[in-house]
Amino acid sequence: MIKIFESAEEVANKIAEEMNHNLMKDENPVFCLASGSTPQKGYQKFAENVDNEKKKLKIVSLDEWVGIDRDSEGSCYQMLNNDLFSLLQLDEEQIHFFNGTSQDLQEQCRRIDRFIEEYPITFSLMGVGMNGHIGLNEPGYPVLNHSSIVKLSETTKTVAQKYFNQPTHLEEGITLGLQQIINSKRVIVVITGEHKADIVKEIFANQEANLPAQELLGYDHIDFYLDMDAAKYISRSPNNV
Ligand SMILES: O=C(O)[C@H](O)[C@@H](O)[C@H](O)[C@H](O)COP(=O)(O)O
Repeated sequence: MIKIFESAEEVANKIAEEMNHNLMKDENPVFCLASGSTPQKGYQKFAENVDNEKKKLKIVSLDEWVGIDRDSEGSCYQMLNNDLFSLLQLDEEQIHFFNGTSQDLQEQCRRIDRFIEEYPITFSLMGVGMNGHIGLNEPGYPVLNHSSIVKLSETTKTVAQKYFNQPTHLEEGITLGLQQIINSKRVIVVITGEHKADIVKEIFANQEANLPAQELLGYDHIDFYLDMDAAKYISRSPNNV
C-alpha cells in the first residue's frame, strides 16, 4: 500500500506508531532501521513514549560507510545512536552493527547474516536515497541475497556529505541485501520532502527505471508512507494511490 500523509510531521507520528506496535506485538522484536534525515523525528517520537518493552528489542544494522569509524560524526551507527539508541538507553548487547573499519569486511557481512538467520528481522524501516537506493543497495546491482560490500554511486557520495561536518571521502558501503530486507516480517518505506519528488515519480510512474526501491513494490507486508511534498507529482491530495 502507498499512503500519502498531509505532512512530514504526520509521517513521523506514523513511524512512531508502527515502531511501537511492532515492539509490543512480537515476543522477540528485531528491528532494522535506516539512519539519515527522513526517520529522525519519528524515532524521537517513538523514544519519548516507549516503556520497559524496549528491553526485549534487538537492533540489526542496515548499513555502514566503509572506512568510517562507528563513533565518528556521520556514521550510520552514530546517527542512529543520536536519534534513537541513546534516547532509549539500549544496552550494547542489544545492538548488532556492521563495523565499517574492520580489516575483514567479508567477516562483518557473514557475522550479520548469521545473526539474521538466528534472529529474523521482524520490522524494517527504510528510507529512499535520491537515486532510489534502499540501505546502500545502489541502482545497477542485482537484488542481493546477503550482506555485501558495494561501490557507492556518485549521487550517494555527494548527497551523503550532508551527514558529515567536513568533506569526507566515501567509496564503498556495507549493506544488508535487498532480499534480506524484503524477507522482514514487516517493512515500511518512508519518503518525505520536495527534494524527493522527482525520484518518487520515477519509482511509481516509470516501470523501466529499475530502481532498488521498486523491488519493494507489490508486497502485502510492505507499505510506502509519503508526505504531500514528496508525492507532489503523483497525487494532489492525501490518500492511498
Ligand atoms: O542512511 C541509511 O541508513 C540508508 O542507507 C539510506 O538508504 C537512507 O535511508 C537514504 O539515503 C535516505 O536518506 P535521507 O533520509 O537522509 O534522505
